[in-house]
Amino acid sequence: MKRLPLTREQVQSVDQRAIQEYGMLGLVLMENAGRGAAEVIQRSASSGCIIVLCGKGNNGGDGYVIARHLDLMGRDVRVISVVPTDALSGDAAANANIALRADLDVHVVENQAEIEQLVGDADVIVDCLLGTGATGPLRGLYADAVRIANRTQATRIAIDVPTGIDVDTGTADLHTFNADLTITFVAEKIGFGLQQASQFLGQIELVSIGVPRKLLRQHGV
Ligand SMILES: NC(=O)C1=CN([C@@H]2O[C@H](COP(=O)(O)OP(=O)(O)OC[C@H]3O[C@@H](n4cnc5c(N)ncnc54)[C@H](OP(=O)(O)O)[C@@H]3O)[C@@H](O)[C@H]2O)[C@@H](O)CC1
Ligand SMILES: [K+]
Repeated sequence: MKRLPLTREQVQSVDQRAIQEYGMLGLVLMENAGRGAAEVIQRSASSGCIIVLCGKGNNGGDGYVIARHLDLMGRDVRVISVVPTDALSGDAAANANIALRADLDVHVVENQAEIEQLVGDADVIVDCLLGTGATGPLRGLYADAVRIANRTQATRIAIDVPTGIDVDTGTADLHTFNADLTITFVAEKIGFGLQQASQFLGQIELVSIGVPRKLLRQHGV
């Protein structure tokens, strides 16, 4: 069944209603999202060194879950955070802390030279920089990380939305993550079908975060 695409407001409403009306925990939704994405990554890019680029919000939080599951699958995984991990909050902070306590290979970068060095000759780059909470042009190290990732020969995988794409209008930032594969949660975003977005998405894979079918139906999904 083809699911209808959602706006930013609709997708945020699905998450919020799952938490507030159905009593699902945000951490569980993030675990479902990250684990589902890790399984798709393992299937689509089954060998080589994986870099996970993480930002400040819940998209970054997904990145720490993805890294933990890929590590459990025996993959060589390195996380690069473009913000200090103590700037994270809520579920994203919880998953960053799990990764740190578990001695996953997490690096906080302060400049573009550090990103270049750590990305090195990665085989796979996973974009967990920004998701549905992104607004305006990419700032600071977010833009640098995207620019550096796009210059590599690695397979590029975007989580939920390629960083730089506006999920509602489909417009692409000057620096937009150029994905070979976009793993998106709940449903495609309305901007995916519009304007410049399509050239940055690559193949699209949908991953369920476990919210009940009744709630999805209420949003036309
Ligand atoms: N329970 C749920 O909801 C679930 C959500 N899930 C996941 O969460 C994602 C949405 O998470 P989110 O809302 O935290 O937004 P997200 O894009 O990660 O970060 C926004 C932050 O980044 C910053 N920032 C914004 N624009 C910027 C720019 N141009 N350039 C630089 N920085 C910028 C800004 O911080 P500021 O710098 O303003 O302090 C802002 O606070 C969603 O896509 C999905 O992947 C799944 O886990 C399933 C459960
Ligand atoms: K992303």
